[in-house]
Amino acid sequence: MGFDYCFVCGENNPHGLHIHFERDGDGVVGYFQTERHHMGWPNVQHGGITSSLLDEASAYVPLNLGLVTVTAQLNISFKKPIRVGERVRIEAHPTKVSSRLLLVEARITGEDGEEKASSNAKMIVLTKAQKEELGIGELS
Ligand SMILES: CCCCCCCC(=O)SCCNC(=O)CCNC(=O)[C@H](O)C(C)(C)COP(=O)(O)OP(=O)(O)OC[C@H]1O[C@@H](n2cnc3c(N)ncnc32)[C@H](O)[C@@H]1OP(=O)(O)O
Repeated sequence: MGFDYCFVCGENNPHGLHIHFERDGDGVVGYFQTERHHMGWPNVQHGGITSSLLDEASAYVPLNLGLVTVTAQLNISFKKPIRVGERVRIEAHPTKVSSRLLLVEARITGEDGEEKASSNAKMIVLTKAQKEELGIGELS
């Protein structure tokens, strides 16, 4: 599921992160290995990349429920540096689901289970008109 050119999950985006999220109960899980071109400070993954991972996982939770959302708010805690070469696990699950709004918690952990970052997101379900305006078609 997803869109071919999405920066995080798009299979056809040559500059993308190519992460595949799978359903895990009512949530999702995915994995990512940081490379040199994802760093900010030497050998540390850039916080913007970390934010993208959490944002995307948060969007996949509603997608799995057949809901197309955008992120209205994303509050992130960066807890430990993610080093270049590390493989991390990204997971997210809903804490509240209503017709217009989902609250989603996400976290990133290292291979030893250490928590690297976590977030709380407010995801807004798009109306038909909003989807049309953004050019978002039917989910595949
Ligand atoms: C293939 C997978 C792709 C995954 C992509 C990853 C997810 C993303 O990064 S999406 C891109 C980043 N996000 C955006 O670009 C969103 C930009 N913002 C918008 O388009 C609009 O502000 C939008 C749609 C969120 C809300 O607009 P609108 O539909 O007019 O909402 P509105 O009717 O004012 O508010 C609805 C509710 O949401 C709340 N809300 C709206 N915006 C926000 C906000 N920014 N922060 C907090 N709450 C908000 C309102 O308070 C309201 O709550 P309540 O019903 O309790 O009063």
